[in-house]
Amino acid sequence: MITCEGLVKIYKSDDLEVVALQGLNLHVREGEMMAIIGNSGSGKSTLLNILGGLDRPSAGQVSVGPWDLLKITDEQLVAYKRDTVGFIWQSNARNLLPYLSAIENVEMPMMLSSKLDRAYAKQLLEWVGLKERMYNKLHQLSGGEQQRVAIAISLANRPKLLLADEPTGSVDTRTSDLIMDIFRRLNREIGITIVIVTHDLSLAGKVDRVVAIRDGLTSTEFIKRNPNLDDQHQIGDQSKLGGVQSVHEEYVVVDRVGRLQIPKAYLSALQITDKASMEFDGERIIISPPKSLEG
Ligand SMILES: Nc1ncnc2c1ncn2[C@@H]1O[C@H](COP(=O)(O)OP(=O)(O)OP(=O)(O)O)[C@@H](O)[C@H]1O
Repeated sequence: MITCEGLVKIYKSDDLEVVALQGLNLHVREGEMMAIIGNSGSGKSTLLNILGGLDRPSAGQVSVGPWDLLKITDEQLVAYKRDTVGFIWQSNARNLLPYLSAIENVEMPMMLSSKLDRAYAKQLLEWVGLKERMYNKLHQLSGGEQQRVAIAISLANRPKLLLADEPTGSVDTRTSDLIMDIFRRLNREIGITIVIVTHDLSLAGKVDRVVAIRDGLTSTEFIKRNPNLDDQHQIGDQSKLGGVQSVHEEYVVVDRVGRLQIPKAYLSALQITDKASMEFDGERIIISPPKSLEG
């Protein structure tokens, strides 16, 4: 469904250039529900905005289904955003019209694309657990309920891909669990591909695969050991990273030409700076501080 190969995004302003994505590789299968994690400034939102057609890539390859997002025309981009992709932000104010009811909010994007389907709008609000509140005005709903309306809106045009940028960032843990359960159910029932960007590692147990981005590159992948095993019970109260590692197997990402990122902590523990020795013992590749050339 999603293919990024060597994806580069450079932001230019006056005399400053920021390379937000430095040749990122990512593949997401159709029907997958996965998360992208990374520290602030690592490039997560940049990637999501490119995938959502809100921002243009600078170089490399990036495609979603049949769409090549590097070559897509402005006109095609409008159709892509309307028909293929649904977007959810941390702050739902971006998606919602406060003076309309929940159901009117869901019907609005349908009307804008001349595909009003009231029965489907109702079904969407039922799916997100708001059957009883669909005729309430937005300002009568709590923040968590509004976020669930935002999920229903994002699905109004039956997108194949749902992109969520910190969707649980401004709600409490209970609501966050509820939202992740809704995503899981939608993923299983309607087969929609879901990509969630977060810096909250505790969400990771709820998805099949987690890809970590560091400095604009995919660095590590965590793949669930047993996809049928449900999720937060395992994570419990453990430290957050411990939680991810107990449910997921960790892999370092190796790109097509064999490059990989070594975690900074490993490098500094061994005081490796600009060079390292690498040996292959037949089974393992061993990276160690450079051997002294003297003596
Ligand atoms: N419009 C822009 N103009 C210039 N630089 C930008 C722009 N948007 C992002 N950047 C820079 O690109 C880099 C990646 O930013 P991005 O927002 O993608 O990171 P992030 O991982 O989503 O961070 P956060 O978790 O804080 O949202 C940062 O150095 C950021 O300052």
